[in-house]
Amino acid sequence: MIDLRSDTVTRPDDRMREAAREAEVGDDVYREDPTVNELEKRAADVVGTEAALYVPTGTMGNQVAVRAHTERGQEVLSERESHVVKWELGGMAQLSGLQVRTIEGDDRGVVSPDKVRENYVAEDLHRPGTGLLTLENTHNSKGGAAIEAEDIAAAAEAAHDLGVPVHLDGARVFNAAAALGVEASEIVEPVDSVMFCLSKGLGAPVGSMVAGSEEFIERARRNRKLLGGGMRQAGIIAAPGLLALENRHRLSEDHENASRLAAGLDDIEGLSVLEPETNITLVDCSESDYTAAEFLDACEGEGVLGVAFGEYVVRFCTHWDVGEADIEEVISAVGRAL
Ligand SMILES: Cc1ncc(COP(=O)(O)O)c(CN[C@H](C(=O)O)[C@H](C)O)c1O
Repeated sequence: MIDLRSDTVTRPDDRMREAAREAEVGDDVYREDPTVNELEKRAADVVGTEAALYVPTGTMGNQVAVRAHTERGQEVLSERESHVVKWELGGMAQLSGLQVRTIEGDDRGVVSPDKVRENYVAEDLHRPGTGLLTLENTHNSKGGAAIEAEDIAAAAEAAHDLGVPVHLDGARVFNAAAALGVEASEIVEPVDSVMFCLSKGLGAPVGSMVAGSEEFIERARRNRKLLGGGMRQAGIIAAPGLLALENRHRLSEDHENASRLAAGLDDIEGLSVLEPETNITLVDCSESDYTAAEFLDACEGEGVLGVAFGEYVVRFCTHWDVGEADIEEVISAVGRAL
C-alpha cells in the first residue's frame, strides 16, 4: 500500500530509532531533559526566535500559542479554510473562550492587509476586541500553497498597526521555505509566534515546536502544562526530532515527486490536477464517473491511499517514505482504478 493520505504518516528511520534509544533524558517538567532542552534551543535558532517549546502535537502547539496571546472573550481573526478553524474541534472556543471571526483569504489562502483591517474589532463597552490574527503557511486546504514572506509580512504589519499579535500555523513552514528558496526565519520574522511540525514532512515520529519570545514561550509552557502536555523523560522522542530538523534540507524531493505525480494524474481522462507548490497534490475528479469517496475506494483497491478534500477533490501528500518508483506506481494504479 502506498500511503499518500498525509505527510503525518511518515515513519522514523533507523537513525531516529537509534537516537531515541541512546537519548539522554531527565524530567522535562523540571526543565531537566537535556535532549528536549537541546531541541528547543536548536529549533529557536533555526527559525530565528528567542525561544521554543516542544509539544506533542501541532494542534496542541496552536492551542497553547493562541491561548498565550489572548484573553477569554476576545476575537481571533482566522482564514476561513485554515486548520485552526476546520480541524481543531473548535479548540479556540472550547479551550480559551475565544470568538473566531473567519476571514476570506484568496485562492491560495493569502490574507490581505485590507481584510485584516476590515475585520478588526476595537474593544469597547459592547465589543470584545480582536486579540489575535492567525495565518497558515503552507496552506493545507489550499493545496499546500507556499505563501511569500512579503504576504505574511503585509498581513502581520496590518495587525501590528492595530495592536494585534500574529500567530503563524507553520506546520509545513519548511516546505514553504524550500519552495520559495528562502530561510524559514525570513517567513517567521514578521510574526509573534510560529508552530511547526517535526512529525510531518520532517519525519519525526512525534512532536511539534512553538517558537517566539522568551516571555511568550514561558506563557505557552504554562498553557502546555494546563492542557496536560507537561512531559517527563521526553528526550526519547525529542532525539528523533533533532534529526528531523535536519531533514528540512530534503523537502524539495517531496515537492519534485508531487509535481511528477500531478503531471501523471493530469494526463488521466477525467482528472484535473493543478501544478502543486509543495508536497500536497489536489486532484479534481469531477469530470470522471467518480465522487472523491468512490475514487479513493477504487485507488485503495489498486494499493494507493489518499484523503477526500471535498465531494470531488482528493488530496495526495508526498513524503520521505514515498520515492520516485512509488510515484510511477501510483500513476499506473490510478490509471487502472479509473
Ligand atoms: C496546517 C496544519 N496545522 C496543524 C496541524 C495539526 O498537527 P497535528 O496535531 O496533527 O500534529 C495539521 C495536521 N494536518 C493533518 C493533515 O494534513 O493530514 C490533519 C488534517 O489534521 C496541519 O495540516
